[in-house]
Amino acid sequence: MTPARDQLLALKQVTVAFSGFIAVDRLDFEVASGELRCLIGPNGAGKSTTLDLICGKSRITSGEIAFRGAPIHVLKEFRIARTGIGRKFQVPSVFRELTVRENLEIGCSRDPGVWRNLFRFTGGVDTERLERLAVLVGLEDHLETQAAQLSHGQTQWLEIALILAQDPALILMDEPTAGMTAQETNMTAELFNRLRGKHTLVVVEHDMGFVRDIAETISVMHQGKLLAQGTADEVSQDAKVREAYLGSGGIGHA
Ligand SMILES: Nc1ncnc2c1ncn2[C@@H]1O[C@H](COP(=O)(O)OP(=O)(O)OP(=O)(O)O)[C@@H](O)[C@H]1O
Repeated sequence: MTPARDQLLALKQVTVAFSGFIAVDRLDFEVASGELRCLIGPNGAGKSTTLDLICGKSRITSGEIAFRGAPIHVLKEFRIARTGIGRKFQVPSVFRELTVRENLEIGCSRDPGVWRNLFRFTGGVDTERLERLAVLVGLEDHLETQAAQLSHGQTQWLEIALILAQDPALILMDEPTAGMTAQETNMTAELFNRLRGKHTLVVVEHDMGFVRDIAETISVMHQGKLLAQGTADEVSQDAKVREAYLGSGGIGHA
């Protein structure tokens, strides 16, 4: 029997109302350390808002968000980031005029931990670590390429590398495969499978093929609530989930 993993993130009865509209409604959501959790649901289910609440971009109306057992919903956004939560938004925020290497140099030197302390007097970054990150995301042959010249998929991978450079305990990703070609999506699934166990990830995604390729547990949201949770087969056969997706082409077209 595999031992139970430590709980890293716990949302308890989390609610957020925007001018009276309840976008997230008494949500209970827990993620264990090392998990790769997918969060799916029809449009407007509250998925992105949930990520916003975890990273402090939006404030909860009621409930509690605990990270490593300590409440974080009371903290400012930059302090939540410092506790070890990284967020990848849908629109990449790489420095387009700089090369991949220069972007990674900045990403690695932003590291608030041991690396900055080791290198702050030399102003340098750990080249080996930088190159390992480039290999991990498949950009090792593009280190001298200007970020503006990268394909959409490569730009997303650079952004993921910049988040990994910070080595956050928890990484939140919002639709990482949006706009990617089928090949780029497959490569992103391979990347996520390489991250499995080394990082804890919560991935909001519409592409069910991708979700099937990477997910251990899938959480399904609908109308701000947690509707179902389980394996890809379990949730796609769940009557409540099927009903929630009616009118949006079914769960396969989530
Ligand atoms: N700042 C806000 N003010 C008012 N309403 C908001 C705000 N943010 C989100 N909403 C509403 O909350 C609901 C949930 O939005 P959210 O973006 O979290 O859904 P989602 O599940 O991520 O949807 P999608 O898959 O379409 O991105 C939507 O009806 C949205 O219009």
